[in-house]
Amino acid sequence: MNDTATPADVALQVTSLRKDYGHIAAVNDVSFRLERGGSLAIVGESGSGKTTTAKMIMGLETPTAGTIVACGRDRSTPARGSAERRRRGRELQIVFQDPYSSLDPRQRIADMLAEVLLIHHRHMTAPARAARVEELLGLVGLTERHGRSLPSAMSGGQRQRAAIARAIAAEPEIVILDESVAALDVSIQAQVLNLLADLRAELGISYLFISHDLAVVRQITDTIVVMRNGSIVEQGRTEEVLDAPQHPYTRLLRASVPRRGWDLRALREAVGTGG
Ligand SMILES: Nc1ncnc2c1ncn2[C@@H]1O[C@H](COP(=O)(O)OP(=O)(O)OP(=O)(O)O)[C@@H](O)[C@H]1O
Repeated sequence: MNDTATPADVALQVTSLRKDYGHIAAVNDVSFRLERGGSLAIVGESGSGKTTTAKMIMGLETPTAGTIVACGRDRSTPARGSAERRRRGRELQIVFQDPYSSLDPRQRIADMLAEVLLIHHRHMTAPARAARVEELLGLVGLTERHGRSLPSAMSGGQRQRAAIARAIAAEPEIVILDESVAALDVSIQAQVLNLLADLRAELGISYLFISHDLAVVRQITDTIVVMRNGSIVEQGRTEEVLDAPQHPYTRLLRASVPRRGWDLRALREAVGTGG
C-alpha cells in the first residue's frame, strides 16, 4: 500500500472502526484505505464482519467507535437532512448480491434510472435525462428494450447490470459491491466483472469489493483486507497476499473451496489451525 498518499488520492479512509452488538464485537479496530480509482477487497468467512463494515460505511449502522472519511468528508455519524443524504449518495453507492430484491418489481428499468437522475441531478432537463438514461443503459451493455422492461422480464445478469447502472447514475466516487457477482453463473459473472473493470477505467470509480471468492477478488482488486472474527488479520496488495499469505488464516481461506458463507470449521480441524 502507498503510505505517501495525499488526502486527494484517498477515496475512503476507515480508522479504528468498531461495532458492538451487545457483548459481541462484530467489527473490532478495523483500519484500511481505498485509493481514488482503486479497488479493494474485503474477504473473510461468514460472520467475519464484512457486511457490518460495509453497512457502517453506507451509514446504515452507526459505529461504536472509529472514523469513516469518504471523499474527504466524515461520515461516521448519520446524515443530517436530505441535502446531506443526497450528497452522500453522490459520493458512495452500493450494489447488493441479489438485484431482484433491490429492484422495484413494478418499475421499468428506464424509469428507475430517470428517478435516480431526478434525485441527484435535479436541474437536468427532461430530454437530457432521457439521453442520459439511454447512455447509462449502453454503458452497462443493455438496450432500449431492456429499459422498457420490468425486472421480472430480465435475466439475473441483466438485472445486475441494471443495478450497476442505477449505482453509477448518481456518478458516485465509490461503489461498494457486496457479493455482487456471487449469484451469477460463471460466464455471466465474467461478463459483469469485465464490465466493472471497464467502468472503473472509464469513469475512475473506486470499488470496495466484498467477496468470498478469491478468484474473483484476484481479478478485480488491487488491494485486499482479510478479516476474521471482526478483526483484520492481514492486508496488502492482492497478488502478494494471495500468492504468499503471511497469516495461517489467509492460507486456510486460499486452500478452501470458494462458496457462499464459508464454514471453515471442518477444514480447520483437518489442517489443525484451531478455532
Ligand atoms: N444486527 C445484528 N445484531 C446482532 N448481531 C449481528 C447483527 N449483524 C451482524 N451481527 C453479528 O456480527 C458478526 C459479523 O456479521 P457480518 O454480517 O458483518 O459478517 P459477514 O462477514 O458479512 O458474513 P456473511 O459473509 O455471512 O455476510 C456476526 O457474528 C453476526 O452474527
